[in-house]
Amino acid sequence: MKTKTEAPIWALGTMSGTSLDGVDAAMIRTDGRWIEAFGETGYRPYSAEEAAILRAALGAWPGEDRVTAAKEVVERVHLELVSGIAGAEIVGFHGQTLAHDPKGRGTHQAGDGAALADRLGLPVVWDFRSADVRLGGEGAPLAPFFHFACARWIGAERPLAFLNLGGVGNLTWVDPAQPAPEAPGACLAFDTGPANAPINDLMQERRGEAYDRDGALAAQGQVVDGALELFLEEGYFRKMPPKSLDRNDFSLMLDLVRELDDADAAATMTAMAAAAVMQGIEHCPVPPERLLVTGGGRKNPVMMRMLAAGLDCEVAPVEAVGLDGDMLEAQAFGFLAVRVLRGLPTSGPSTTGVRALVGGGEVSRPQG
Ligand SMILES: Nc1ncnc2c1ncn2[C@@H]1O[C@H](COP(=O)(O)OP(=O)(O)OP(=O)(O)O)[C@@H](O)[C@H]1O
Ligand SMILES: CC(=O)N[C@H]1[C@@H]2OC[C@@H](O2)[C@@H](O)[C@@H]1O[C@H](C)C(=O)O
Repeated sequence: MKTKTEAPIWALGTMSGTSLDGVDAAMIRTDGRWIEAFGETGYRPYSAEEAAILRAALGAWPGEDRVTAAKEVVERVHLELVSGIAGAEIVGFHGQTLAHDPKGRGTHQAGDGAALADRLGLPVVWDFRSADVRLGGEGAPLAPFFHFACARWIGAERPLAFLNLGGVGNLTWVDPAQPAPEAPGACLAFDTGPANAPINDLMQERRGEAYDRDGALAAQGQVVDGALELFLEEGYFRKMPPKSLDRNDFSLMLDLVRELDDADAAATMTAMAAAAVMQGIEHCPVPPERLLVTGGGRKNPVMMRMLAAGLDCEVAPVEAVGLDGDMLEAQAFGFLAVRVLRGLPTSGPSTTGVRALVGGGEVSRPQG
């Protein structure tokens, strides 16, 4: 669907990530091609009860009871957060990924955008991943076309890479000299491997804590090379990109560190996340000049040091170039919402492996 005007509008993007910590929301002013401005942001953490309901629904598909409960949490929390931010002309609603099996059953993000549109009285773009998967794509990552716009926004001229260290890691290599993100050779993207999710699971299991704050536990341990080498034998790392992962695809990691003490296990898992990125960088068409890191993992100094030590390029959090690493994914879905509204593609063969350029996402307008 195309709007009459191509002028920039304010979009509010939202993201409920694989870490299940809460929902991010961020305003972005864009015409769907270029970023004009970033605006207000908001965050609503999930309560322990809400997170438990979501956790219990991981891996579930629509029709299962535990999905109904998760959907209710996702919709209620988004409504609360989005209602508190004024000025949006459209909402990009990612929802919560509960299951992702692009070559099998598909991909499933909990949350009904049509219901949200009715309650907000605003158009909502949602279900961003299904069309890509139906056309043979991975359905993820979807932030790459936004990363291209970010590269232009920061004035980059030579190839660079964005790395999101969320529950899962994903990397976008960008050549900002290309005219548009959908141009051949502009982007290459893929999930690098597990990032924080397995460390969080380890912390929960061993210490009853949500995550390894500032890498404090990893800093006390030694990386166990044997476990790291076994991890790197996973076939996923040899697969050519594009490629994507579900949150729990690497649950074997916990088995590899089962015998280790807490600190060595945390250090080894942190090294695994960093090593997965190093493997991923090898797939880039030319080495990136710098690696700009977004997502919660950029706050883990142990993980950042391991990356810097193992890579030939500069490694820096996205804040180094004036971007907001807590909000980049939410901004991405605001940007993508405007692309969907304007009939622009949101993914292509080099970002999700889909057969042709595809504009994923459904536009729901408020009824009545
Ligand atoms: N200070 C910190 N020290 C260490 N780790 C941190 C710190 N802050 C955040 N993290 C890690 O980052 C995670 C949150 O990252 P983020 O918000 O990017 O994930 P997400 O958006 O849920 O994931 P995804 O991008 O996979 O959907 C936390 O669960 C934790 O593991
Ligand atoms: C299926 C799904 O929700 N994938 C997420 C997840 O979290 C990080 C990584 O795995 C990435 O592939 C994706 O999110 C980002 C926002 C993306 O689509 O670009």
